[in-house]
Amino acid sequence: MTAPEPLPAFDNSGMDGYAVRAVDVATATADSPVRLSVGEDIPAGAPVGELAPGTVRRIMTGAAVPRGADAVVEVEVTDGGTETVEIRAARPTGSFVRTAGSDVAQGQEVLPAGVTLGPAQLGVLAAFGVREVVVRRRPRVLVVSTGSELAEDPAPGSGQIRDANGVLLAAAVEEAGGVAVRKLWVEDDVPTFLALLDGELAAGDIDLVITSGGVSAGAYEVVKDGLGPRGVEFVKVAMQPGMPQGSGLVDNTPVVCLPGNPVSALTSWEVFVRPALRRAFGHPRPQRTVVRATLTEPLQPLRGKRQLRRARLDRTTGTVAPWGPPGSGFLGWFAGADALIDLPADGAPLAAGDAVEVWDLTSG
Ligand SMILES: Nc1nc2c(c(=O)[nH]1)N[C@H]1C(S)=C(S)[C@@H](COP(=O)(O)OP(=O)(O)OC[C@H]3O[C@@H](n4cnc5c(N)ncnc54)[C@H](O)[C@@H]3O)O[C@H]1N2
Ligand code: MOO
Repeated sequence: MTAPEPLPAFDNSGMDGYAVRAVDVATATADSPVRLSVGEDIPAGAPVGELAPGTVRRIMTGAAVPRGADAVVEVEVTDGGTETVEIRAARPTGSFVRTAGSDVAQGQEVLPAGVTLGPAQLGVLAAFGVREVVVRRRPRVLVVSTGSELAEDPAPGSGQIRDANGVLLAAAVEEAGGVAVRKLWVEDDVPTFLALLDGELAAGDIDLVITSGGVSAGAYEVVKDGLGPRGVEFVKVAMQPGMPQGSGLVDNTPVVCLPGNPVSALTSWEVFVRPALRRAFGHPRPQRTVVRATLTEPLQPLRGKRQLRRARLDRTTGTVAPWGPPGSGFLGWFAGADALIDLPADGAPLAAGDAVEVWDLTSG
């Protein structure tokens, strides 16, 4: 978007005070003030007027500077008079005048293509009166939690748990810039799962499906058993957490099947889904910011597997502390972490003070 007009559109006052000719107050000091007669007030919103020679006019912040004035003297260095005013300081030409186009010149690029429309960007569009812009639609994501152990909050029965992944993945989608259209739960029953999925896809408003659970090696792997025959590929990735994964197309809609352990689901989201989703809708920064930081304690990289360890990053000291055990069941620990240490497979043992790559999970 290029500026259709200058911003500000007219010269206006940056202070409550008096519109003056700088030359008229050039000798003013506290000991030797200048007294001038005061013309009509200029409140904000008044049309551009004139400044009669040898006079000043009271002017409010944002009000149009009258023709003939070339500076504003703030009220604090005057006696605040309304008939005549004593001006106790000189103000050079241009003082407290926000000139037309001093923020954005007409024709200047304000918002480059691809920018995310946050509060400041939407505000600048409003300031220019631009009411319509071409945007990419936020991707619409269906989140499906699977597992017969999942129970309705608040009272899971014996052997049951609450659905953490549904909330976690829906929140992750929204944080990444997508829309979590619906969040569903389905038991470990293949016909039920497929009927639900096909019904949802028939609605035609889904850009991506994310499932969690049912992808590993158990006797009841609802996602793998249901979608494997439909052409979704299930693999083991040399990564911890997040080893079992699935992805493919179902009825031409991309489907990503994440492992059920909540830490595995969220880590897999970070590594595989979030960057791809953001790249797909043209986000200028699909990846998390990756920084080098020094370890506060020793770490042993895994044999044959890349590992992503939850961690806390100290941005002032540039240090990073592993946060909680490496296992994929420790969601409580993840909730206290703000970074992931990315440890390549088969690395040498790391000592405190060694540098590692860290994904900053607070980066936008
Ligand atoms: N014999 C093997 N067992 C497992 C393997 C393997 O290779 N061989 N892989 C392990 C790894 S690694 C992972 S990760 C998990 C992945 O299992 P699934 O994706 O099939 O997930 P589930 O079995 O359904 O659940 C795993 C775990 O997560 C809990 N869960 C599931 N969904 C939710 C939810 N929505 N909210 C909260 N918690 C959830 C579930 O209760 C299980 O505790 O498999 C290992 N096993
Ligand atoms: O891959 Mo699993 O995620 O380690 O627990």
